[in-house]
Amino acid sequence: MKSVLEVAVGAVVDRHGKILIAKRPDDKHQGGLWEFPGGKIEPGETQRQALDRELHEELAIDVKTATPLITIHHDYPDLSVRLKVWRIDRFEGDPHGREGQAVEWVAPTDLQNYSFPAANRPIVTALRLPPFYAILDDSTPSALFSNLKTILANGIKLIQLRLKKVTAGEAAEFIARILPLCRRHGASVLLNSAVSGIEASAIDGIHLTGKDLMALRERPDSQGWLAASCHNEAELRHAETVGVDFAVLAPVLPTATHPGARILGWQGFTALAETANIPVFGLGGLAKDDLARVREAGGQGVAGIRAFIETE
Ligand SMILES: Nc1nc2c([nH]c(=O)n2[C@H]2C[C@H](O)[C@@H](COP(=O)(O)OP(=O)(O)OP(=O)(O)O)O2)c(=O)[nH]1
Ligand SMILES: [Mg+2]
Repeated sequence: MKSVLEVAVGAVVDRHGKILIAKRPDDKHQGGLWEFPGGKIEPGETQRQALDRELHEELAIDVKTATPLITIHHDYPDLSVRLKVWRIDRFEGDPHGREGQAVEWVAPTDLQNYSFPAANRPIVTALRLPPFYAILDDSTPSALFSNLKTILANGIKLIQLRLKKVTAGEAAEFIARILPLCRRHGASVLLNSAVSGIEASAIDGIHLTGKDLMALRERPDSQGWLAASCHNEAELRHAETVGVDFAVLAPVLPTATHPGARILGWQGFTALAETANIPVFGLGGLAKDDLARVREAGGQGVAGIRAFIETE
């Protein structure tokens, strides 16, 4: 078996939400491309010790708070790497390229304009995604609009419209009504793939049901987010293969709406989320304050149907 290079990587975020990237020297592996600073874990070091040392060496900063963002396994033709990526929101010192490398502060939405090593695509996705993903369900159609308003009032920036009960006409009408409101709140809207007849350009992305995901052979070339519902390893691997941006993995815990469903539990969620090479939201029986636990388990954040419409 080929050995895997273990790497600690830091996405350093300033108080404006900009992220520091650095240019890799031309003569190094993946040279000339932009990177998030970091480097190889040395024998006897923990991930976190390696992160602190590398960012001190490369940027002259002391890391104060680091939160797990995502772990990426990538096979380059000449080398396999495992990048453990941390988000760093608190640090001391004035970061600069201590080894002479160029550095830039970039807004998350502008990261796509820079050339990174192939392994970095999901890291950029994870940095663009918010920590919460609300699923607006139409099981009670009369509550749709008030639930949406509660979700927006709770500060949620990513919303899936899971409209399975209302007619296509009602769905289209609802979407036309709420989109300007969502835009004003800076929230992106994804449409569940079970809803048909909506112009894709009107929304910010598609959320595939597990069944639609498995029927997909390649990523459709429509713009915007492509997300998918996954329940097991096979679905997650397929999501990665077809180029899905992020997944929702469920059910983590038992829920009132699906009594008796086979749950993953924290252990099952952790095992799958840690090996996923795309950001994974946990869904099922979770609340906003489960975020830290989801991140520790290797997840991106919390998805929920009821979690964001309950008044706090
Ligand atoms: N630091 C970093 N490495 C990355 C990124 N993406 C990516 O594929 N890599 C790969 C390139 C390298 O093969 C490996 C990291 O090695 P490195 O060159 O940063 O290691 P280092 O700082 O210890 O370098 P060195 O002084 O020992 O040469 O991971 C990224 O965003 N940041
Ligand atoms: Mg390095």
